[in-house]
Amino acid sequence: MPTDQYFSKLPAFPSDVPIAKLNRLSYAKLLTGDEVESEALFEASRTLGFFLLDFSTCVEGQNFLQRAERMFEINEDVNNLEQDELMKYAYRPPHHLFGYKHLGNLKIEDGRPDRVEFYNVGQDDMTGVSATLPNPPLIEENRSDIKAYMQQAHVVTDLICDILDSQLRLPKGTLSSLQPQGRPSGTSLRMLRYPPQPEGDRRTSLLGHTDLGSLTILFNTIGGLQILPAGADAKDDDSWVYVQPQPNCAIVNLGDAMVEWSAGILRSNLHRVTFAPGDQSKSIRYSLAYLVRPFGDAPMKRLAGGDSIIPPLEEGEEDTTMTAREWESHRAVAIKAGKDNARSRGGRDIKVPAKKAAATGLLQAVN
Ligand SMILES: O=C(O)CCC(=O)C(=O)O
Ligand SMILES: [Fe+2]
Repeated sequence: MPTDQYFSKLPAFPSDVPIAKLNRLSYAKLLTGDEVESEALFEASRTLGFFLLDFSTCVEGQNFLQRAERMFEINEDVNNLEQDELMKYAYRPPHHLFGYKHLGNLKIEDGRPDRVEFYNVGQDDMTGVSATLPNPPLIEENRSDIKAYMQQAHVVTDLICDILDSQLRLPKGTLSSLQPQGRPSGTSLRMLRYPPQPEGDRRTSLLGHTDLGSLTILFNTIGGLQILPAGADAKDDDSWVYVQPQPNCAIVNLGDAMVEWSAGILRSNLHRVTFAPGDQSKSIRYSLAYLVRPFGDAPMKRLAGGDSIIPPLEEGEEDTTMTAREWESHRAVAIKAGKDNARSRGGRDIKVPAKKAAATGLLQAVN
């Protein structure tokens, strides 16, 4: 429940931990095509790959917050089902990524088991694009609410895609056509639960990673999410900075597909989850992630050409020939084996030929 009311029931986020400075963008302004806000979205997507999106100042946004609130209730209920019941729906990576992931199923950076459990609800399952998957009755009973949430979250990601199209000078609809809700994909709504960690035995809960897909709409109420600033050393624990959850705001981040499609202009930033800071460490941490993946057969290569500012292949550069489905399986195998060499990617300087720069108002970046 990401509203003010919900936050007021939780212990406050402490004021003495390092926090990331995320740009806070207004959904209402983006909806009306505000140019300054759209440019700020592009800037955040290039430099950090993370931003906050405030839903509080328009009816559509408030409606989305209410739906997210309902998803938090379902999250609590589903993750509090008996372990035996949940294990009937266990996910089986790398090929089957929907269903329940039990605590400790994946490794953290030092090879020890993770401290997160989650239930991954498949979008295709909820919208009828695929055959229905086995789910606990609780999920089945809430099918229409979950579907409505996914549909509205998708409207949000489509808007972000349209803005990025325009900023990258791609034909309108390019990015959203690579992830339409009507085509089979690995898109899911992930309901995560992190039990409090015992004092004196605390560690990373969810391994540092980049998201495999294109966009993630994440709601946090309790701290624990951390990102690695550009150029910092992932192995140095002090490098990581907290993302402070904000009432009425989602945390939006870009995934690997955006980096591949934009030839490295957009950024997919390393992030992880650790124990909640300060007084929050005693609370169970629930989190809700709508993880958009491209349609399974979508190519993961650059969208250069036409008027776009995406640079063409240079000598010595190579695009991947993998489809989105292959990319997801490949990374899921590596993650399961603790061999995923995750690092932030993208955020390269924009070089715009003089003619295009004049037409687009973009300045040529000087290296
Ligand atoms: O729980 C969180 O805050 C982050 C989860 C996350 O990064 C993911 O599921 O990819
Ligand atoms: Fe993530």
